Order: sequence, then structure tokens, then C-alpha cells
Amino acid sequence: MKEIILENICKVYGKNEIIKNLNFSIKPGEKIILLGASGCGKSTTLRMVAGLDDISSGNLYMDGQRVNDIVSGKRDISMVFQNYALYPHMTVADNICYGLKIQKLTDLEIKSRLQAVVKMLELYGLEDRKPKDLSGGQRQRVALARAVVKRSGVLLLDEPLSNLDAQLRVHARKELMKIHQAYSQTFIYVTHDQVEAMTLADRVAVLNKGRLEVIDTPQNVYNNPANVFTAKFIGSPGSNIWPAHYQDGYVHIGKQKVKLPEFWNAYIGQKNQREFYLGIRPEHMKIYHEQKNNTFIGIIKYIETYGNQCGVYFMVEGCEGIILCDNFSLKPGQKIYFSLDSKKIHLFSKKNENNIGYPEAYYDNLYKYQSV
Ligand SMILES: Nc1ncnc2c1ncn2[C@@H]1O[C@H](COP(=O)(O)OP(=O)(O)OP(=O)(O)O)[C@@H](O)[C@H]1O
Repeated sequence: MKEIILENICKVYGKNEIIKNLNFSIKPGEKIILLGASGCGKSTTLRMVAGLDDISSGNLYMDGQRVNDIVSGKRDISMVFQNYALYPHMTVADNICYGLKIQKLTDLEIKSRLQAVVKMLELYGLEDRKPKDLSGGQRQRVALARAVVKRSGVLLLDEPLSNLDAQLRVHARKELMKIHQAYSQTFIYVTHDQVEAMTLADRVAVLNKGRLEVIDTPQNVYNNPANVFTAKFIGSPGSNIWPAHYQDGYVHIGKQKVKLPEFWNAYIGQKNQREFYLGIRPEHMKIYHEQKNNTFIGIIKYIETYGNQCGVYFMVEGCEGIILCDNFSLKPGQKIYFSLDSKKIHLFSKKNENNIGYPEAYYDNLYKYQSV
């Protein structure tokens, strides 16, 4: 278990600043997921922590020691790569034990660690095979075993499940939790898969173009997004975001308006802002066939079906929106009336797109050094 602190970490390639002032700390034994779109800098961040890429500026600490200049092999980390990077000419057992032999552990210790990890990751009977004679799922388990057997303080995982099919991923997620329970290592895990992030993380760090948008628990990141980017990025589909303004107890979208409950009036009065982006998740709206109190009117553009639900894409006052519902009889071109669950609305500042429900200090801390 190790505490890791990233302090003003930047990475520059040529003239391109790939990572911009990353500041966050990771508690010993914590599972942090780096989540973001392709190219946002997740792997680069992980590789800097691993010591495989130089840090252009800033400080990286492990258990209080600055490790910028400490070589990868001396950082007490192990890493699982997306393509597994197994040695093709070695057997499974040799792949798993190679690092331990380099560390000059006794044969007895190596054997006992091998047995433990073979049992944990169900690799019985495969010890003498070469990687080419394994299935994708088995190779992935060998790569995990090779990292875990070192029992290092930090386990770095770069999209370790991305080559597996959906069922194997579910199984592998359980194995990762088992590994964490057994060894309590600090995990830094890179993925663009939201299900992986939500199921495995203690906290999710959302990256956007090399910048940290938010670092918080999966529940908060989903239910109380700190900014417009997070609201739109998290969730499948993400939140609806519409320009809106508030006047005399009503929230207006274009020419349409609905009355807000009293608690919103008090809250918005306190914030002294009138123009917002209104955020609402697709599952927090309801469709009606006829106009009711406090409904907006939209026109359906198209419909996606997901088996148990459908996503109804519509236009309201020139803005696109989506509602999740189980009404499969709706048709494109149809007029719908819809309400918003007022308790689930989020309001974001038009100026900086931050959630107005968060104190400003939250954002100051996010973009400066943040201690947890
Ligand atoms: N050695 C390099 N030289 C120049 N640019 C690089 C180098 N390595 C990475 N980059 C750039 O840095 C950016 C971030 O890359 P990185 O691999 O960290 O993204 P990522 O979030 O892990 O993406 P993905 O999910 O697709 O793996 C990309 O624009 C990439 O092209």
C-alpha cells in the first residue's frame, strides 16, 4: 500500500502540452480509476507514475518521497498492459515468476507465491503452456498474475480488460476485486469503460484533454456532477444540458417554462444567478401523451431501443434532448409532453460551466493541489 501524490504534473511532447497541471492524491490502498475519452492522456499519466515516461514538470511523491528521478524498477510498482506484453518464449509459470527471479527471491518463496496466484486466478493446469496456446481470457489472467505476484505497493493497470468479451469482463472485474481484497494494493486503473469505472473505483478521476475535470466517488460523479463536461460524459447516454433562465419561480427553456418547487426559488435566490445550463439525466424525465401542469413540449426525432428501454431523442426549443422510458409505441414526428424530476435537476454556471451547488473552493482545490 502506498500513498501517491501528483503535484502540478505536466507532460509536454514538442510544443503540445498533453497533461496540464494534474493535482490529486491517492490514499494507500485506494482504487482510483482514470476515465476519459481516447487521447485525453490517461495512459501518459499512468506511464509517468510507472516511471516509463519522464515528467516534464511537477512532482510525483510515493509515501512522501519524491520519485521523479527514481527508475521504474525501484518504485515498488507493477503494471498490467492492455496487450498483456507476455514473453512469448516463456511458459506461463516462467512469465509469472520472471520478476521474482530478478528480485532474487528464494525458490521456496517463488514457489509459494506462484501457487497462491495460480489458485487465486484459476490458472491450474496452464503453468507449462506458452502464451500462444492460451485463450485471450487466460492470457489476461497470466498478465494479472505476473503483476500481482510481485506484491508491490502499487498496481497500475492500463485498460487490462479491453480485449475481453463482455462476459469475461464481468468475471475479470470480480478477480480484480479479489486481488485487491487479498493484497490491498493502491490501484491506478485506466479505462474508457464507464461500467468498469463505476464498479471498481473508490474514486473516479475524469480527464478531459489532459486536464482533471473531477475526482470523486462514482456515486457523486454520476448523481451530482461537478461541471457540464462530467454531466455529459458520465452516463450512457449522458445528461441533457440545455441553456435556461430563471424568472419569478419558473425555469424557462426558450419560450417554454415550468414552475419550480419552492426549495429551488430559495436556492436560486441565494445564488443570485438567472442564466444557467440546466442538466437532467435521461432517466429523470417523464413523458405524457397530453399536456399537464409543468410539462415542456418536444417533437420526437428518432428512437433507439435497448431491449428493456428505449431512448427517445427529441427537440425542445431548438435543443436536442433524450428521455429513457419503456413506452415502445412512440414514433418519430410525434409531439410529446415531458416533465423533469425537480429534485434531480442540476444547474451549471454559464460563465465557467461549474455546478452552482458546489462551493467555489471546491474548484480552487481541484485545479490546485488537493489533499484528501
Ligand atoms: N511519444 C509521444 N509523442 C507525441 N505525442 C504522444 C506520445 N505519446 C502520446 N502522445 C499523445 O498524447 C496524447 C495522450 O495520449 P494517451 O495515450 O495518454 O491517451 P489515452 O487517454 O490513454 O488514449 P487511449 O484511450 O486512446 O489509449 C495523445 O494525443 C497522443 O497522441
